[in-house]
Amino acid sequence: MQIRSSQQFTDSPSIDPTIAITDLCFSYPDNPDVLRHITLNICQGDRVGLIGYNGCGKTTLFLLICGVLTPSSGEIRLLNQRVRPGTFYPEIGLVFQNPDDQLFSASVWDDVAFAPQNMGLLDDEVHQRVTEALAITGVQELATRPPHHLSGGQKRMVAIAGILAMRPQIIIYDEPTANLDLRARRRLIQFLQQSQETLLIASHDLEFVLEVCDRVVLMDEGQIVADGNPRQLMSDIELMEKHGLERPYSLRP
Ligand SMILES: Nc1ncnc2c1ncn2[C@@H]1O[C@H](COP(=O)(O)OP(=O)(O)OP(=O)(O)O)[C@@H](O)[C@H]1O
Repeated sequence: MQIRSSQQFTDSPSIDPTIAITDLCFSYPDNPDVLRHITLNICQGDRVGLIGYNGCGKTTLFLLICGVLTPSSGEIRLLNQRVRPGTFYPEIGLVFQNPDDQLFSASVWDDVAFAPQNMGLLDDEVHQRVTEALAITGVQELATRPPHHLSGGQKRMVAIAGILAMRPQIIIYDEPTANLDLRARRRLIQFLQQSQETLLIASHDLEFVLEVCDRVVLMDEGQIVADGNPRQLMSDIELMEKHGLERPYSLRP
C-alpha cells in the first residue's frame, strides 16, 4: 500500500520538486488554523488530485501557492524560488472554481489575450497564443462573444483557455468539472489526460480524479492525512469514511 502521511512523504532527493511546501500554516483574520503544518512536494509532470470535504482548505492552499495569500508560517517554493505573496508568477496558472471570478473582458478573445498582453509579449505572439488556446479548448467560435453571455460550461473552457495562453508549467484547477454536462466533462478529461503541464486539481468528482490523476492527496481539517496512488487510496473505505468521503462507484465490487 502506497498511502503515506504527509510527514512520511519525500520525493527523490536528486530532483528539486516543482512545488515544495514545507510546514505551511495559515489562518484567516477571523478564522484560525485553516491550514495546519502542510508539507507537500510535487514534481514536474505530476498530476495530483486534491480531495477532501467542503471547507477543508483546498482553495486556501491554492491561493497560498499562487502568492495571493500570505502564509502564517512555513514556506512555499515554486520552481526552486520562494513564493513572494503579491507577485505574479506566469509559470503557474490557477483556474478558479467559479469562472465568473476570472472572466471580465468585453469579449472572449480579449479575456484570453489579457495575461499574454500583460506578460509584455509582442502582438503576433499574443495572437498566436490566443488562437492556439482557443483551439485546444474547442471554443474558437466563441471568440467574439461577451464572456458573461456564455453558459457555465463554455465559461469554464474559456477560463482554461485564458490560463493556457500564459503557457504555464504548472496549472491548478479548482473544481474543474463543476457545472459541466457529461460531454463537456468527458472532453475536459481527454484534454487533461493529454496535458503536459504539472497539474494540481481539487475535485469532489472522484471518478474524474481517477481518470486524470496519477497521485491523490487527501485533506481533512487543514491537514494532509494521506497521499498515494488514487485507486489504492480511494479504495480504502475506512480511510475515506473517516475523512468524510465515499469510495467512488467504479471502485466498488
Ligand atoms: N476569506 C475568508 N475569510 C475567512 N474564512 C474563510 C475565507 N475563505 C475561506 N474561509 C474558510 O476557510 C475554510 C477553508 O475554505 P476553502 O475554501 O479553502 O475550502 P475548500 O476545501 O476549498 O472547500 P470547497 O470544497 O467547498 O471548495 C472554510 O472553513 C472557509 O469557510
